[in-house]
Amino acid sequence: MTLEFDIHGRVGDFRLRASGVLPGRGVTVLFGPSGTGKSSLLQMLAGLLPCEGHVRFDGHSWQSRHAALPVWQRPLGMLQQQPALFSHLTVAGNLEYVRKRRGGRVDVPAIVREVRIEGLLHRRVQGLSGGEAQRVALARALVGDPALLLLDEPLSAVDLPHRESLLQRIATIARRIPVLYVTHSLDELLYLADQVWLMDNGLLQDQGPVHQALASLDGPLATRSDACALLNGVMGGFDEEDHLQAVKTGQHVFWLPAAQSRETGEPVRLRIAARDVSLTRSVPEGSSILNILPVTVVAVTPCGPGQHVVRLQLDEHIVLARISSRSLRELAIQPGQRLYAQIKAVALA
Ligand SMILES: Nc1ncnc2c1ncn2[C@@H]1O[C@H](COP(=O)(O)OP(=O)(O)OP(=O)(O)O)[C@@H](O)[C@H]1O
Repeated sequence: MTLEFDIHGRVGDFRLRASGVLPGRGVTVLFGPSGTGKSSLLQMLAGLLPCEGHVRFDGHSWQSRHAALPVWQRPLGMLQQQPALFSHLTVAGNLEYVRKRRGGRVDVPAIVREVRIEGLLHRRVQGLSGGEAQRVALARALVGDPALLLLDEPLSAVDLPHRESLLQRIATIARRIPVLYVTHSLDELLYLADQVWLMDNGLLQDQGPVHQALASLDGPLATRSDACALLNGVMGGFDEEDHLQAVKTGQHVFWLPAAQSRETGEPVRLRIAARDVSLTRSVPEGSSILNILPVTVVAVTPCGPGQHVVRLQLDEHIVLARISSRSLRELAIQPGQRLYAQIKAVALA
């Protein structure tokens, strides 16, 4: 169920041009600076803003040179930055309205549980907080039984305690429904993204797997001060005495501080911030860092005054190190060189 498009259009004086193929599964994060056209692209794909070109979903034309399918006939669920709920109805009334309109095929109680809004069902929409309204809007989108979800900063008003559980929920939903997800937050991208689409100045530019987007020295993500690499791994054993959790990635084991044990074999994303990686020529003695691994330098690029980012190969994985230009000079770092990386890592769900 892929979405394929090649469109261009205007919003006031702003021009937008984008083409791409949204994978049929998982989360594609649309990322880019404010005002670059991310919301406009979502609205054009949904049919809420006029544009030219073609949009096809699952082999059906949503838009061509000759015709455009009305929004309500497109099998999609959309969350806009300001959730548009019916203010004269309760939360339950909002869900029921969409269920009836879409033929009533979905299991509404299961969706209510999935998005955890059981306690809100009898509340009036006007009294909801911004974060509650966004959760209700997500539930309402799911009640429409969508084949595609377009989510425009769905967590912008959600507080920290609810954020992680909602991210988990969206990741679960994305296993059955493809999600195009707009955010400014690198944390959300790291947690959710399978693919990343980078938008700048009205143009949809690079599109690729998240690991590649994060580690590309030509792209905007690897040179940020909070640049990270992601490694896929599985949970290993838990050391109860020191509260350390092993995570296996390929042939390496990382040790991470952990308050409690996680189930062995559970898949996990390991997040390694470039600023938490330091480099040495030989295995350091007496280091407090638990993870010291052999790496090979792939490439180096400047990333701000007195700073460089080094792209490193760790077996089949890529890791980034952000180091001072002085260290770069003193270690005489160059492509092909073998070094040791001291790494602090953080596990994500
Ligand atoms: N109704 C409108 N009339 C005129 N210009 C508009 C209108 N809506 C949006 N724009 C302009 O279009 C450009 C793209 O806006 P859009 O909201 O799509 O960007 P965005 O990347 O989603 O931004 P943000 O991340 O801040 O939400 C901006 O320059 C914006 O000012």
